[in-house]
Amino acid sequence: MTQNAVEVRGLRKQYGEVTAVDGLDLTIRQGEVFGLLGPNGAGKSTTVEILQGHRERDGGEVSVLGADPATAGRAWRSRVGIVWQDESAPAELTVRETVEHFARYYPAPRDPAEVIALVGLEPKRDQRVKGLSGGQRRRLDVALGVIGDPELLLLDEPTTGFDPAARRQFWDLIRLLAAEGTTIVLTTHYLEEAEALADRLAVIAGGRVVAEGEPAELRSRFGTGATVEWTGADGAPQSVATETPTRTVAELMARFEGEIPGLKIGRPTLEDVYLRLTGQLVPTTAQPLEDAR
Ligand SMILES: Nc1ncnc2c1ncn2[C@@H]1O[C@H](COP(=O)(O)OP(=O)(O)OP(=O)(O)O)[C@@H](O)[C@H]1O
Repeated sequence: MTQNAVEVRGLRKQYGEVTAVDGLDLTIRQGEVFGLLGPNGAGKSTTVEILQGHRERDGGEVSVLGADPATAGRAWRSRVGIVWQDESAPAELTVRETVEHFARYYPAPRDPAEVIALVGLEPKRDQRVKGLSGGQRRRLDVALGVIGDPELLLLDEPTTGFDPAARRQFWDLIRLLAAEGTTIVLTTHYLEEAEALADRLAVIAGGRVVAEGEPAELRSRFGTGATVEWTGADGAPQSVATETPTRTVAELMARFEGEIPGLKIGRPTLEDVYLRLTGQLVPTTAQPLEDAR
């Protein structure tokens, strides 16, 4: 039986009066890319810091690669890769020197040259860290996160501040690591990032998981229904939100005695689902069909 990479039950963390994590449950399987998605202050970073063993919890049970991060030792640490938010690499060293330096901390590191190539920094190998762009810095951070050949890689908002091209390149890098079998947990504000990368994701709001599953599954579980739009007899646009769009269209066909002008059927996006789950949904303007003539 394969063990789950991460098991969290009833996790709680309080900062003074603020409840940052409030009974959070998570199961992350080995080899999957798992996204933690949620608005500002939802408790994502606190959760990841607890998984890393860098923050103490106030309650609940946490198992990461079979050990409790609060008490796990050095051998466990070398199995977990962390991509730090702050700049940890010494600015005066070159890319190659930095990666080689960090490799010495691990019992069985990957080959530094191979890791530099993996993150796409081969052309910058002999450049000093201080001369790298923001996106290149982040790639170096990932190189340092994977140099120890971790089984699990934890990334907190890895692409914040990236331009769209850099973000896409970064996604390719994450996919490459995932294809090698690394379990990856990343937090993100970007829905398209979660949808592009994550095998499964948890939506976190108010320190709890409000939904968990595959992106498509969440969309169909929580985003049922559709919006039917058409042009009314007076030329004004009309729309209704409905759980039964086929029936709505049939009714409209009968009413228009054939072709429905300007017919459009919209299904909810993952963004709609996310906004609803995190309580940020803007009320829909759609009205019941009876009123929308
Ligand atoms: N060191 C701290 N001291 C006091 N309060 C904190 C601390 N760290 C986080 N908090 C609070 O705990 C709550 C959860 O914060 P956390 O950083 O875990 O959320 P997040 O989901 O990562 O948010 P963001 O997306 O903005 O990074 C917030 O209300 C935050 O203000």
